[in-house]
Order: sequence, then structure tokens, then C-alpha cells
Amino acid sequence: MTTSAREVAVAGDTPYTIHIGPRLLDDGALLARSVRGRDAMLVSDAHVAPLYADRVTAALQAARPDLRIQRHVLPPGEAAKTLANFAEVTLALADARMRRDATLFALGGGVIGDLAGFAAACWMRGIDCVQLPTTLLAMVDSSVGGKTAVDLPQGKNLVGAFHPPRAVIADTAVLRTLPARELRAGLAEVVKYGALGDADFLDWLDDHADALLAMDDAALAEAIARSCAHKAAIVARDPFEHGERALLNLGHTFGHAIETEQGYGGLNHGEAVAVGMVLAAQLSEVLGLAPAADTVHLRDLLQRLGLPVDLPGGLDPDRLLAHMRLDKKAQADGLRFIVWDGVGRARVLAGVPEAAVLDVLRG
Ligand SMILES: O=C(O)C(=O)C[C@@H](O)[C@H](O)[C@H](O)COP(=O)(O)O
Ligand SMILES: [Zn+2]
Repeated sequence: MTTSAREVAVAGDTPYTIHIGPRLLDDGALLARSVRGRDAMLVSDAHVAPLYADRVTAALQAARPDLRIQRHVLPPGEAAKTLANFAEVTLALADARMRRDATLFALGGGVIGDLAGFAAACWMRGIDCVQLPTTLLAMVDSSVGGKTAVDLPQGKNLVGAFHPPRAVIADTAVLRTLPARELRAGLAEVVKYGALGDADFLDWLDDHADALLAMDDAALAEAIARSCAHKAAIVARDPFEHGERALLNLGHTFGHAIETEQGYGGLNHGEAVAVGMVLAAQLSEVLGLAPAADTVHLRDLLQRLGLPVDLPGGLDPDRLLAHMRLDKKAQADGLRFIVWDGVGRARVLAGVPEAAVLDVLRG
């Protein structure tokens, strides 16, 4: 990607900037800008670390020769987003004698960002975290907004904390080496922003689907910046998900249930969200809220982007429903879903009848 750097500001009590542009992982001054003390811990995974960890370390060290930089590398994949690996990172922080003014750099995709961010939230009750997302999904979504977590066998992201990063530095040049499946997973979260609140953006995605799949620099830069701007605006207004932020969960009640039921080894997060958004649109239809044409529109776009749109075979609807009862949005009044009145008009609906959910799951 050769387009120049862009910045998106995230307002709120702890404001920060999302930096988006090529070769930012080599920008030592930018990387060092958020470092307050003399210690840093770089947390990454075994796929990403060999590609970028030395570069980040060299750039940081050049800008801050006095900085003591340590590294901890975890196994790759969603199945590694566990309490055990979270504990391992905290033990590494202890072994490295990291103090409260240390900075944790989370270098990787959503799993590393969430897990390492959670370790930063908990270590000594909170140290600075700089998110260095290396996947499209992490750039447009998980690195922004401060949601950190690990998964349990019983459910996705069930143990976590809100811990906003000090900065997000998204080096778009790394997308060149991103596997096609990972690119498509990120595009699912991009589509989500259009589906939930910006019909014009969804039209833009209709027009630029081929360019995005071909990794056209300008199209990708535009999609990332627009997605980050959407997310930044929402989390600035509702950082702790008391209201509007729940809209960012469009497709996630179904999606998380699928990921959980598949033991975090089936569909990846973006793919599960793609299927989940179609199911949420179908639920909206079943409840008489939205026209079928809008489901078709969403489904067609996701399919053009190479994403799955149907529930994988062999999943038991009753078991999926049981997972949804432990969804973080569920309350005493029952399940809450993000439904829509049509493209770009999502809303939270409480007390959704389980029978309607089962109808949708049974097709
Ligand atoms: O930032 C948010 O808020 C989101 O819901 C964004 C989601 O895309 C992301 O997957 C998030 O981690 C899900 O959060 P959860 O609270 O449903 O676990
Ligand atoms: Zn998501």
C-alpha cells in the first residue's frame, strides 16, 4: 500500500490516535511516542513475530536507545486466546520485572490484541498498551475501542476488561502478506459498519468489492479509514457499551455462538460474523422489522467478498441457542440481538423470543 498516512482521533476520557499508513512499523519516533518509562514488552504470535518483531524492535531501539525491550511470543490462532496464555503473559511481565510505567506492544491480529491488551489491563492494575494490528480485521475493529478479553470453552470473550490503547499504529504495508482468508475476514467487519449505520458506505463497498479483493491500495486505505472513523465515533460516545456501542455487535450473537460451538477451530471470527449478520437480517425479517430485499443485498455483498453466508452444516440449533444465553448482551429480560429495520438502520432489541431465533437457525 503506497497511499500516505492518515490519522483518526478517538475522543473520550483517554483520547488516542489511530495512525494508518504504509511502513509505520519502521517509524521509531511514532512507536516510541507513547512510551513513558524505560521498559517495553512486545507480545506477538509465532506467525507474526518472525515477520515483524525484529523490525519493530530495531525501530524502537533506534528512537529510544535506553529502552529495555523484551519479547513474548504465543502460539497463533483463536484457540490460543485462553486464560492459560493470558497467565503466561502476566508471568512473562513479572519475570521481565516490568513496572507500572512499562509499555506493552501488541503486535498481531485480533487474538494478540485482545489477549495482550487484557494482560496490559491487569498487570499492576493497568499499564500502557500500544496496539500494532497486522490483520485487516484488527486494523478496522479489534485494535480500536479498548475491548480486551480471552475466550472460555463456554463462550467467546467472556473474561476481559475495557482498556483503551495509548495509540493504534496500523502499518498497511503488512496487508500485502496477509492470507486471502484473513483479508476476507476483515472485510466482514468492514461491511458491518455499513450494515449497521451507513447505507452509503455499503453502496461504496458494493462498488469497490472487486478492488478490495484485489488489494487495491486506495480502496483498502479508504475502507480502513472509514471503518475506523465509524468505530471511533461510536466508542467515543459510549466507551463501556451502555447503549449505542452494542450496535458494533451486529452479527456477533450468532457469530460467537458458532465460534464457541466449533471450539474456536472452525470459522474464523470474521467468517462467523458474516454468517451471523445474515442470520441477524433473517431474524429481523422473521420479526417483521425489515424487508427480505435487504437481507438479499447484504448476503450478496458478503458472498461477492468470498465470505460464508450460511450456517455451517452439522451445528445443533439448540446448542447454539444455549451459547447465546451466555451472550454478554443477554439480561434478565432474555436475549438481546442487534436487529435492523433495513440497511444502515440497526438497533438493539431486548426480549427476543427464543422461538424466533430457533426458526432462523433451523432455516
Ligand atoms: O468493539 C466492540 O464493541 C465490538 O463489539 C466489536 C466486535 O467486532 C468485536 O468482535 C468485539 O470483540 C466483540 O465484543 P464482545 O463484547 O461481543 O465480546
Ligand atoms: Zn467482531
